[in-house]
Amino acid sequence: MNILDKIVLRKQQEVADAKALVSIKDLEQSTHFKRTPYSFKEFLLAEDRTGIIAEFKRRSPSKGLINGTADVAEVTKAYNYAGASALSVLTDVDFFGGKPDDILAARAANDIPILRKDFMIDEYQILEAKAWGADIILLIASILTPKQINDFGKFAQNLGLNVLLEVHNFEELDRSICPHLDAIGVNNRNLGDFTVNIQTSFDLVNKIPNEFLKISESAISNPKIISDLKAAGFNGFLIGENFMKTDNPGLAMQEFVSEI
Ligand SMILES: O=P(O)(O)OC[C@@H](O)[C@@H](O)c1c[nH]c2ccccc12
Repeated sequence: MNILDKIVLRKQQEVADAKALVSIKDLEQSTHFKRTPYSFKEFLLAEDRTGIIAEFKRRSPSKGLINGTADVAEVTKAYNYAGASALSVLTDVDFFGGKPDDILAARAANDIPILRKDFMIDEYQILEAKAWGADIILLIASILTPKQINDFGKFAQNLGLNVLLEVHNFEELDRSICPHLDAIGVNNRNLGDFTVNIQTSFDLVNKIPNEFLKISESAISNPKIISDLKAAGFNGFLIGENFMKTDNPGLAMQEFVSEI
């Protein structure tokens, strides 16, 4: 079984446990559930923002522990200050060391869009995202059927959430495109075996219809590559480890941005 299969298997249990603990009614009654989510597009294209979606990630299956001490409110505020267009916050518990409270803390500290970064396999998780104050959900093409992508995308958009579809190759892109998406992200990391290749972004960008925002995800560590990605047609750049592996992720982002 590859790592992605393991994550999805564990996720099914995590979701079942969460459902037993918190009812859909409870989620719908949370204060954040009533707020209107921010527009991902507006912040990605804003002149005074960098297009960077800055990620808070404590650990990952590929790298192990990345940062064991960073405070989510502090780091996300610093990302925001450094010009992030959006924040990405991992909520997967077992493989990425995240927790629901991380979204709540990031939400309380910031007024820019937040992506709930997780492996979405059930509508219940979309309701959680809304209840916790997230603005964007991620749908990973490699673990979902085209019908699930369409249905989850529609469900999320009906709640006012923005939808980011993640693909890793043309086949995934081709089968998964549907009207209920706002942005399409090309993951430069293969989630099955963790190999990274930024060329994946350049190879796929022109296959993404222009009606969608285009995001390049993962393994971005050189500020100089941002202008190439922009020139190729990308609107957004999802960066995690390059910032989180330092003692001061916010400062690392500031320095990165100054070199773009
Ligand atoms: O830390 P990096 O290499 O900058 O990558 C960030 C982000 O793209 C990566 O964390 C990611 C992309 N897609 C995912 C899906 C699930 C979990 C994590 C991810």
